[in-house]
Amino acid sequence: MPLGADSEVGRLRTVMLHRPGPELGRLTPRNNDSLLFDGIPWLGRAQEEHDAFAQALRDHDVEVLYLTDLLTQTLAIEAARDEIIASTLKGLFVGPSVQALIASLLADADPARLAETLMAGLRNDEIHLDGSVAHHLMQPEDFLINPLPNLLFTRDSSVWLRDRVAVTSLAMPARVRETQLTGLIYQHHERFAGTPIVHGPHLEHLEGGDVLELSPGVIAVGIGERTTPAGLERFAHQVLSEQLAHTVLAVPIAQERATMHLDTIVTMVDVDTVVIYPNMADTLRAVPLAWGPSTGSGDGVVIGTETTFFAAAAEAMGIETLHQIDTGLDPVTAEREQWDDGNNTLAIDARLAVAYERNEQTNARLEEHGIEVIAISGDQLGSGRGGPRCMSCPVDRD
Ligand SMILES: NC(=[NH2+])NCCC[C@H](N)C(=O)O
Repeated sequence: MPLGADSEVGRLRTVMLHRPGPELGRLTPRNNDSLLFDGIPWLGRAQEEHDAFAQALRDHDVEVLYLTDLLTQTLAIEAARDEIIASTLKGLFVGPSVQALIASLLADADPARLAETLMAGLRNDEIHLDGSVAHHLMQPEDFLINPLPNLLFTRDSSVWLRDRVAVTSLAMPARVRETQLTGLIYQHHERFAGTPIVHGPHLEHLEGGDVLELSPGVIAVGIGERTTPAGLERFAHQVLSEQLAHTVLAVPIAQERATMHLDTIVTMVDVDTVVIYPNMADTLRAVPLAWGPSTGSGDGVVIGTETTFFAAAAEAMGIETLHQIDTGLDPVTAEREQWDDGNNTLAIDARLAVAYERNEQTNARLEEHGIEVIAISGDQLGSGRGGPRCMSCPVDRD
């Protein structure tokens, strides 16, 4: 059976997660902002919370694939090793002596060790190199290879679209290397053999957190801090021309940290229902894009009439109304719970969603509307500003 997904709420069969590891231990009060964390997570507790998240999924018959396992297995393949070592070295600006040492460290590492170094990075005090100017003058804690603490958010670095996978192009410098790893896995790991890859890290910015598969054939894409208009254009052209979707909805969102991705504002909990941040629900707009005769020669992306997000979504999905459940009851609770990823739910099936337990008001409203909530603890995980949806890449859904 081929893998793939074309909705947010089809029964989830297989998901890729990343259990947080030593890369989280690299965060300090001086680097956490640039590494996109709002605090310094307690690694052991974050792992416990993550294990409970994974177990909740397994308890519902979801197969959990770990990125670390997939990467380690991939790195046993000679061609994959050579490729990732070359691309990693290309992105390093550490001077020739350190560069040469790192090249040999990576070449000598076994797959598990290499995977760890690629994910957790390498600090200057972890190498020994006599006579190297750069090594001598750099601070002990300076990174020679940057750590990737945001690997935790597997949603952003790849997106399955039917039986294909889009390897994305991440906007923030701290995350750029993540797609070298996901791209490598999809290209070489036997589990994904033959899966066509769309988009790519070398193209305009597009992040998975901005991509919502509202229903088979309808994809909403947030444009804001991460996904750019150019990234959306490239993506829309690809998915529409290849008939992976009949409508792409371009949804502008504020370019702020609180709303970095569309899935921080809205996620789906049923085939016709979303949980959404009420402070923005009324103002959210959408521009429908479809494939058809274009102004140039032949067919191309045709820009439809901008309208509200809800009207555009219902029309494209062929339903009367896209129902709305609000985050919180009053604007302040809504703002607090939106910040803590109350909107960022992961549907295992229609009306069955994983959510952070701390968002009590939102979860109560979900339950009132007949959505079964699997509440997980995310006190440490949440310090990276991401919830269950961000922390999961559905690989296979019915
Ligand atoms: N799909 C998401 N909302 N992902 C959240 C990613 C959070 C991560 N710290 C970042 O800033 O990139």
